[in-house]
Amino acid sequence: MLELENVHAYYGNSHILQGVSLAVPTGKCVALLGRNGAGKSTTIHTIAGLHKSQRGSIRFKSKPVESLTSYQISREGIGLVPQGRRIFPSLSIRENLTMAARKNLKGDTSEWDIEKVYELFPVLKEREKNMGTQLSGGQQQMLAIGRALMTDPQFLLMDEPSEGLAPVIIDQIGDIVAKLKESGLSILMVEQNISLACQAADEILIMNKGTIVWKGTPDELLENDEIQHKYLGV
Ligand SMILES: Nc1ncnc2c1ncn2[C@@H]1O[C@H](COP(=O)(O)OP(=O)(O)OP(=O)(O)O)[C@@H](O)[C@H]1O
Repeated sequence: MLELENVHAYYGNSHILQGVSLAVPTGKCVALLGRNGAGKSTTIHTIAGLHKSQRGSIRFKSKPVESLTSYQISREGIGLVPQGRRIFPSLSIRENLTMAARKNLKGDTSEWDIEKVYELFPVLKEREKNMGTQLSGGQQQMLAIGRALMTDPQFLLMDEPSEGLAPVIIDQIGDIVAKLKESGLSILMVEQNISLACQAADEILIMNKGTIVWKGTPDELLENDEIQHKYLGV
C-alpha cells in the first residue's frame, strides 16, 4: 500500500535519510525502531509531506506522492498522529476532533466520523466538553488518534504513541492499534518501546544512520539479542 524506494532527505547540509526503502502492505502494521537521531521521525515527516525528499520515490496505492503537499497527502488517505500529540489546549475535545474533519467534497460516505471515533474511544464522548489538556496522557493519545481518524484515512503514520505513558496505558495503546487494524487501516508506527512494537506490529524495521539495517518479525527481533544490543541499546 505504501512503498518508499531509495528515499534521501536532508536538513541543510546534513544527509539524514540515506536511501530509505520500505513497504507497508495493506492491512498490516509495520513498526520502525532505532536509536535517537536514527531518522525515524524524519521518515514519517517525509511521507506526510512535512519535509521534502531530494531523491527517491514514495508511492501510496501505486501513486507517486513525494511531490504532493501535506494537505494533498492527507486527502489521499494518509493520516498523521504526531509525536507529542499536539492537542489544541484552548479547544474542547469535540472541537479538537471536528476541526480535523475532512470535508467530503465528492459527496461519498466517509468511513470515519465523530460517532465512530466516540465508539472506539467512549471516554472522549464522556468528556467531550472538557478542554484537551484536561485529559490524562493516555486519553490525549486517544484524542490525537481520533483527530487523525477524522481525516478519514486508510493509512496511519504514528510517531511514538507510547511516549511519556505508563506501562499499563502503553498496553492499551497496543489494543487500540489492533482495533485500528481490524477496522482495515494500515499503519506505520515509529516506536522506542520494543514491547509495544512487538505486540502491535506484523513486521519490525530497524533504522540506523538514515537507512533500514534490519527487518524481521517481532519474534525474530525478540530472539535476536545481538541486533537488540547493537541497534536498540538493550
Ligand atoms: N528540524 C531539524 N533541523 C535540523 N536537524 C534536524 C531537524 N530535525 C531532526 N534533525 C536531525 O536529524 C536527525 C534525525 O532526527 P529524527 O528526529 O528523524 O530521529 P529519530 O530517529 O526520530 O530520533 P528521536 O527518537 O530522537 O526523535 C538527528 O540528527 C536530528 O538532530
